[in-house]
Amino acid sequence: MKAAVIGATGYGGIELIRLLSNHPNFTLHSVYSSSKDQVPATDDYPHLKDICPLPLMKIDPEKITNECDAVFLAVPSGASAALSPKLLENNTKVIDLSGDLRLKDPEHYEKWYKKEPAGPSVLEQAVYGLTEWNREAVKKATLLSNPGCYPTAALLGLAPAIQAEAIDSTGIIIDAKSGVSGAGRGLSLAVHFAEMNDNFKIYKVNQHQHIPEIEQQLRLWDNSSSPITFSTHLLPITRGIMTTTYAQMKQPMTAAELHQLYEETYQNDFFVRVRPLGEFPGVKEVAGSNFCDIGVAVDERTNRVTIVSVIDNLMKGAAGQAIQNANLMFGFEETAGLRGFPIYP
Ligand SMILES: NC(=O)C1=CN([C@@H]2O[C@H](COP(=O)(O)OP(=O)(O)OC[C@H]3O[C@@H](n4cnc5c(N)ncnc54)[C@H](OP(=O)(O)O)[C@@H]3O)[C@@H](O)[C@H]2O)C=CC1
Ligand SMILES: CC(=O)N[C@@H](CCC(=O)OP(=O)(O)O)C(=O)O
Repeated sequence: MKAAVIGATGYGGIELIRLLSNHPNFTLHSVYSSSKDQVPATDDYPHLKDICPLPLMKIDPEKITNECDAVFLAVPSGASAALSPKLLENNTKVIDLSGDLRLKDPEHYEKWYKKEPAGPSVLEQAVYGLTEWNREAVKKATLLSNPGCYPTAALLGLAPAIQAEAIDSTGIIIDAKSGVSGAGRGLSLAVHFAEMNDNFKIYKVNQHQHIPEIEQQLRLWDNSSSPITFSTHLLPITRGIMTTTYAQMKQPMTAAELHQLYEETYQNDFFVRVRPLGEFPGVKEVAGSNFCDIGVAVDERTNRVTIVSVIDNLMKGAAGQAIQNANLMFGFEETAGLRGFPIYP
């Protein structure tokens, strides 16, 4: 199958190039940019020498849909909403990594992203690709909305406890931290070396655009769930996300019972690894891989659970999960092209 990457000069785009260049069923056919035309991809990224000999090309939806079976959109929010309807021609399947198609309610999108929402038919058609929890719909999707990086970590961590009604879906607190590649390649003061290195900062307090995405999914699992508290912090590392979630138990449960629930829930999911009871994952232990590693604990004094979830933001949080979804959309093995193990140390 021929695949195209739009937004190939960004961090999500080059991670897609890395994965597609080594995929048994997809061939990387072409790469696109809104700012460059007929420029070798290696000009920006010398590490792609002999891996991606393709030139960057101007985005031409008609040409792309005539030539390709799959299109990956790794462009900023706002750009995807306009591009995705034009790409759904000639049986082309579209996988969008941005936040544009995730929120079903356009008013929520306007409020949190402060941009014009996508049209209603596109929003209706888009399937939310939290793969482990939406496999059957993903297999039938032609337009796939890839989850946000933080929501992927937080929701995979919360899902077993919420679905089993083990925790109260009101008063959930998610404390999240991300490496700087989560902000993309664009330059800003926040990711300036002297501001970020040797530092640790909270940002977008109670205003993060992933809040409504997490709440939307929690409501689908438990329609009595109430607003969450979600805090994001910038870590002075390149890749990695950790979410630490706190929730009140509905009835007393031992740590062993909670742990067993997690192990049983994810026993057939290759990319979700539940750590042994009493152990917790670090971000380095999933770096470069599509794994989400989870550790759980129970505090019998407060009756609260602690759920720790780690991913690589560019892999399970973006390009890796996008390939996992595309594999299902095209009937390939779910793990195809994604068997690369973490890079450690
Ligand atoms: N980084 C991460 O960890 C994650 C990112 N995402 C989402 O994935 C998408 C890509 O993120 P990321 O790669 O990090 O971002 P980058 O800023 O690194 O790259 C964005 C890309 O989009 C292109 N672009 C910019 N403006 C436009 C436009 N108006 N139309 C078309 N293309 C445009 C840019 O290059 P050019 O100007 O050459 O076209 C560039 O290739 C974003 O929506 C992001 O929110 C989701 C999960 C995690
Ligand atoms: C570290 C960092 O800045 N991360 C970004 C992640 C943005 C992102 O991926 O945006 P969408 O999923 O909404 O497209 C942020 O917190 O805004």
